[in-house]
Amino acid sequence: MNRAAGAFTVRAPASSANLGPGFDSLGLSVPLHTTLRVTPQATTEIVPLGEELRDTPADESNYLYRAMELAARRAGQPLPPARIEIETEVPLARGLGSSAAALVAGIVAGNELLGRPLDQETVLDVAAREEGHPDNVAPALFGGIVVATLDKLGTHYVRLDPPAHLGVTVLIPDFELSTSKARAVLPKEYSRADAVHALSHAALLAAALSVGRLDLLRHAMQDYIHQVWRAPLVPGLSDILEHAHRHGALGAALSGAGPTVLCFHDQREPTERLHTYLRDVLHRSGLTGRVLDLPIDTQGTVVTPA
Ligand SMILES: Nc1ncnc2c1ncn2[C@@H]1O[C@H](COP(=O)(O)OP(=O)(O)O)[C@@H](O)[C@H]1O
Ligand SMILES: N[C@@H](CCOP(=O)(O)O)C(=O)O
Repeated sequence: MNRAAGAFTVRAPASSANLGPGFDSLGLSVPLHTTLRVTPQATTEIVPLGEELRDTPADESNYLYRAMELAARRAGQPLPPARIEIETEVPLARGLGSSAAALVAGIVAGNELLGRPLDQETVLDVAAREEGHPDNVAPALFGGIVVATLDKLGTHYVRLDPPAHLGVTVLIPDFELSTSKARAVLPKEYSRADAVHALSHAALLAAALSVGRLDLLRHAMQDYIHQVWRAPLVPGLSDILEHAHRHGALGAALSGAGPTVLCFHDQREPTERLHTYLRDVLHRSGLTGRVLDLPIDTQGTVVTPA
C-alpha cells in the first residue's frame, strides 16, 4: 500500500539495556523521548533542535536521516523529501539508548513517509541489525520490558508488561561514555563457568520479571559478563551494585553501556533514602549528575498526525 503521508510526529522512548546479566538481549523502555516532526515538502531539510543536539549534523549525514533511509532501502523505494525537525529529552551517550531511540524514530518515520510498506517485525529487524543488538531498539519500538535475540534467521522477541509497582530510579552522571568505547573493554571470550552464570541469571531475571517476583530481582541481576569490565569507566558503579539494596533498591545494574546506573524500586515505597545514597556515591566519586524516578514506559514508539 502506498499512502501519501501528511505531516506527522514520531515519538520514540529511551531504554535501559542489559539489566545486569541480559547482555545484548534484555531491556526496558523509559518515558524520555526523541521526537521527530516530519512535514512532506519539495526538498529535504534536517533541523536538529535544542542544546542536546547542538553537535549533530543538520544535513543528510544526520544519524536520524540515515535511519529513515534504512527504511527506504528495505522497502526498495526512494525516500520522499520532507522537513524533519528533531528534538530529544534523552541524554546522549549515557547508556539510555539515545542512538536506539533515534534509529527507531528514523526507521518508523521513513516507513510512515513511504506509506507503511514495512510491518513492525521488519522495522524491528532493520533496527536490530543496524544497532547490532536488539536490547535497546526492541523496547524503544514496543515499550515495556523486552527479551530479544538477533541471529541469522531474524529478530525474535517477547514483550512483557512491567510487573505491578515496579519503578526505575536512574543516576545519570554528567559525562558521556560512547557505547563503542564501553564495548571495546569487554573480553572476546568467556569461560564455561561465566557463560553458565550469565545464562542462568538472565533466564531467572526474565522469568522473575514475567511473573512479578520482585523479591528475586537482586539475586537475578548478578552479572560477570560486562559490568565488572566496565566498572573502571564508571566511578561509583561497584559501590552501587554492592550496596544499593541496603538503601531500598530491589536490584541495580549498569544501564546499557553506562555511565547511567539503574536501580529498581517498589513504587509503593518512598525513594528519598535511595536518592540520598545515590547522590552521596556521585559526590564521593567526584562527579555531578542527576537522580530521577521514572515509570517503565508501556507505549513504545507512537506516530500521530501533526
Ligand atoms: N537524536 C539524535 N540525532 C542524531 N544523532 C543522535 C541522536 N541521538 C543519538 N545520536 C547519536 O548517537 C550517539 C550516542 O550513541 P551511543 O554511544 O550508542 O550512546 P547511547 O545510545 O547510550 O546514548 C550520539 O553521540 C549521536 O552521534
Ligand atoms: N547491550 C549493549 C547496550 C548498549 O546500550 P546503550 O544505551 O549504552 O547504547 C551494551 O551493553 O553494549
